[in-house]
Amino acid sequence: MTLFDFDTDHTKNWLPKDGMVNYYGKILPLEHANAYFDDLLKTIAWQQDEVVIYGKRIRTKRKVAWYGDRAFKYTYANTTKKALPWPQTLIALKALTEQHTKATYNACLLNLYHTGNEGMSWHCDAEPDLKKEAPIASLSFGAQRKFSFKHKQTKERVDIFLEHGSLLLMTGSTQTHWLHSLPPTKKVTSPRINLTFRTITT
Ligand SMILES: O=C(O)CCC(=O)C(=O)O
Ligand SMILES: [Fe+2]
Repeated sequence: MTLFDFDTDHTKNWLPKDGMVNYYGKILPLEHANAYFDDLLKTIAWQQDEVVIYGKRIRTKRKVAWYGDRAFKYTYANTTKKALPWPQTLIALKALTEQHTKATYNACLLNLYHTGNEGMSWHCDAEPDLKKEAPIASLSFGAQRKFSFKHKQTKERVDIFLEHGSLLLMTGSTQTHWLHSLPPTKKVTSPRINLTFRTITT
């Protein structure tokens, strides 16, 4: 329970089995969340994402950035990125996330979705560069969007709406057994920024 969202029980596991997803709700007051959104939009080194699908190099409309404790290389969707050093804003948001989740992180992937037309398709965050079963914490700013989980075998579905200034935590065997996605939606016309704090194996 936090000062800002009395209704959100972050100890609840949203998954029925094979992993754990906790939603902390809004962990920041509105004015702080607004200020972080503006700051991230301006100061992050946003770049169009490049993914290789069926051997074709494609530039996504969605923008990304990758930061870390060291110049970690991170490979996903057949492209490799090198982490930039933490700016002040991310140091603050990492500390806040670490306090709430009682875990530590050494890298962060940021995504900027300009409108509801942009999303992320089904995947799990289980690349070899990531420490196996380490927690992944997700901070969201801007437009509220639906975040979906799908069990790899049973295809069971769980949807969570990620609010402005909110925190979500994925732990245990979640990435082994569940996929997640950010479905595109015509209902949203404003931008959203998402930060996923992760642990790269060193
Ligand atoms: O934008 C989101 O909420 C999720 C992003 C995501 O799944 C990822 O970066 O791996
Ligand atoms: Fe992901």
